[in-house]
Amino acid sequence: MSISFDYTNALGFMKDSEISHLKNFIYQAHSWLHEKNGAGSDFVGWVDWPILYDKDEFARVKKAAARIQNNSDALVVIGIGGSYLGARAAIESLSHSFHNQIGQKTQVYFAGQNISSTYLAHLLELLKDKDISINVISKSGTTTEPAIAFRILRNYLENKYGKQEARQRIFVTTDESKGALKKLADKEGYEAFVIPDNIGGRYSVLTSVGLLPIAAAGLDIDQIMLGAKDAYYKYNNPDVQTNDCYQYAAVRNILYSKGISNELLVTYEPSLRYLSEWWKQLFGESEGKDQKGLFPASVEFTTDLHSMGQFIQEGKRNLLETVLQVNSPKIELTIEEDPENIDGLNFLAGKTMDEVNKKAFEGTVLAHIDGGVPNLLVELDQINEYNFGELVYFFQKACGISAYILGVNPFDQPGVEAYKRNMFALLGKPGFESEKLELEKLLQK
Ligand SMILES: O=P(O)(O)OC[C@H]1O[C@](O)(CO)[C@@H](O)[C@@H]1O
Repeated sequence: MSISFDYTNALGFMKDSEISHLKNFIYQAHSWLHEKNGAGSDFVGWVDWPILYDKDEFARVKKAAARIQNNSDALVVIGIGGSYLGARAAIESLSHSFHNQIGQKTQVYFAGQNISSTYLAHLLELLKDKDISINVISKSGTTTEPAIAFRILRNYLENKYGKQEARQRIFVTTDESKGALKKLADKEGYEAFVIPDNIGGRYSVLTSVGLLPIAAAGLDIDQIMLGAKDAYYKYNNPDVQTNDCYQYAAVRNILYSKGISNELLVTYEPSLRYLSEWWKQLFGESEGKDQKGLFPASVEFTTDLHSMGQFIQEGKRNLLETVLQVNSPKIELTIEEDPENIDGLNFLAGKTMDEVNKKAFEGTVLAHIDGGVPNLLVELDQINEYNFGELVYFFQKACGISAYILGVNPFDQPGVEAYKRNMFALLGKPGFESEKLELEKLLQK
């Protein structure tokens, strides 16, 4: 077993038979994804990607990663949303917990995921004495946050190494033929990698978007693609009764239809924090539209049991939890006997910390079900590259099916434009003059 799904702990809140009612619709949703004829069908390239991915580009990614590892102490990955969360999820969950301080040949830092001058200035300070490379990632090539960071970091690199050497240290991942970034890459001769037209940002971690930073961090991208390929076959069966991935999509929709409005992704390993961030964008951008959708949030236990635990146990009853549980930790630690036993913990002596973590999980699930929170379980035997590939594919496909069940287009994100229009208008971008006046009036009220 690598990944499995279990909804037994939701059965107090729904009937098993409700899943069979969705059977025919899920056949339809499956066919929309595979035949590429449902809503948003121009963006389902990720479905066959683990089989059809461009092997030449994949080889180029590995070569570029090796070059980065050989000449750089650090790689700065510039991107936002789907252009960085997948890589960060992989690197954080698969590497040493303190990978930038220990055990990784090339450190990896992220920029362009915010507009904080303090963050970027601190990053530049950290990079001062290091040899660095940059991977700037933007499908559109025009997203403001990464574009600002790239302007500053590119300038920094050119000052440090001169234009010629900087060219060897800048890697661009963008559209194959269009956009500002592609134009710049062509003009300057930067090595460029492709985000396929038919794969949207949040579904792109298995393309060069994720693979170059992941490989530069020293992780095994062959294993990731193998896990994804096996997942392609494992979750290729249209029958919801035997397809775990489709069951997850079905169950979360059934619970949503009963008034649950928030899904918490629960982890017990801090290394999975960015996997949760990636998952939130995947489901949030795919489903949150037409005034519908489960709000995807995440909690890290047991840490957050001491902050959010009270609310989850007894607050407003509109929550569901999906626990992403890893059965074997990367490293075991045994709790020792203390002759003085002042803390009274000798009853734990001889047990591993993971045994305690697992009992915390079991106890929490029971308490939360008692408190009215249905619990779903996605279980991994361990967190490694192969399972990461499978997990990404599991969630991507579940998300596509789930959004179709919900009745929304899983592959667009029209709502993201609203803040951008206002920001551009307020900043005085040419073409936004009338909006600027209107918004300034509103701000003065
Ligand atoms: O890769 P790009 O075009 O810079 O976009 C980055 C992110 O911005 C969005 O377009 C909107 O938030 C996301 O869908 C995407 O992942």
